[in-house]
Amino acid sequence: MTRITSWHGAPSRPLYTPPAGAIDAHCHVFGPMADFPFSAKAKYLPEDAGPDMLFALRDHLGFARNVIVQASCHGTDNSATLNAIAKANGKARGVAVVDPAISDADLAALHDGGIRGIRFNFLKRLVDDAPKDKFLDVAKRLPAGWHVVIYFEADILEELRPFMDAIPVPLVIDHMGRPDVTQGPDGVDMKAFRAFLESRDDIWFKATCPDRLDPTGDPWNAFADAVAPLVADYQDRVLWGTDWPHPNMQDDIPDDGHLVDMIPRIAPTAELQRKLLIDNPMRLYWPEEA
Ligand SMILES: O=C(O)c1cc(C(=O)O)oc(=O)c1
Repeated sequence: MTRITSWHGAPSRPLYTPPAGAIDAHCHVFGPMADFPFSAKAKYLPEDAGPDMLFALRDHLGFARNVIVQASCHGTDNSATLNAIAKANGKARGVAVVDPAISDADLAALHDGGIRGIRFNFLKRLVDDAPKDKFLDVAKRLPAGWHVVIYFEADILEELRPFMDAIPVPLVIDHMGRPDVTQGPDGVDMKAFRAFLESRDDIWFKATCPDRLDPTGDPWNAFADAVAPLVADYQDRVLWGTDWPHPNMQDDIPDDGHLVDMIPRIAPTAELQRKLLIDNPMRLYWPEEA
């Protein structure tokens, strides 16, 4: 496999200035490979995108903290994510991917390393298998205050419902479960996702990835139209993130400055922006300060 570069080499400085204390609540690190080799089961092999690069981007874009989500290319070895958190001087926390047979002691060690949730990935192009029964077992014995992050595509939302309904901790849905945003705010996918959000008041979501979800391209007008009403209606359970270093993006690599400029389009008021970028992610990841 050739190593790929999936991020912009010189992202613009955003026109929008995030409020002080803003959190990029969905990003990843890759390696560095010499210290943290990729999983033998990885479906893509990226160039190194380590903590120094992530923190430089954070500062460039005007953010204060990061939530680092274990990327599938690192499998269930969370050392690269833990290393980045350790280097952030308290300004990063994370979401791990674990072998469901993980011991309680190892879960506690992840907590000490700054992990506050685990991720279940159902994308066939990213993982070989996603055993719901085992996922449910581990979801039932997470450290106090943790949540489960789930990544799935819109066409399996209904199929996953019994499994997700049984998870006894808050759920955070990556990239809104990948709706077809070109259907608009009242399209089939958004309606199904809204019905799911209505089923429980502890389901959160990330209003992320216009670059992945909007085939009309930058400035991603279809994404803005479809997502702004969702943010307005569920403003206390929505998160935002860059998704840097944009795993797998090769053809239409997004300019991270432009991604930040999506924020005021989906969260037009200062109050909404504060909830999206500070209050909500603080409640999930730094509850002791929130
Ligand atoms: O759509 C993707 O390819 C993707 C991959 C990963 C990962 O490899 O972990 O994470 C994401 O948030 C999105």
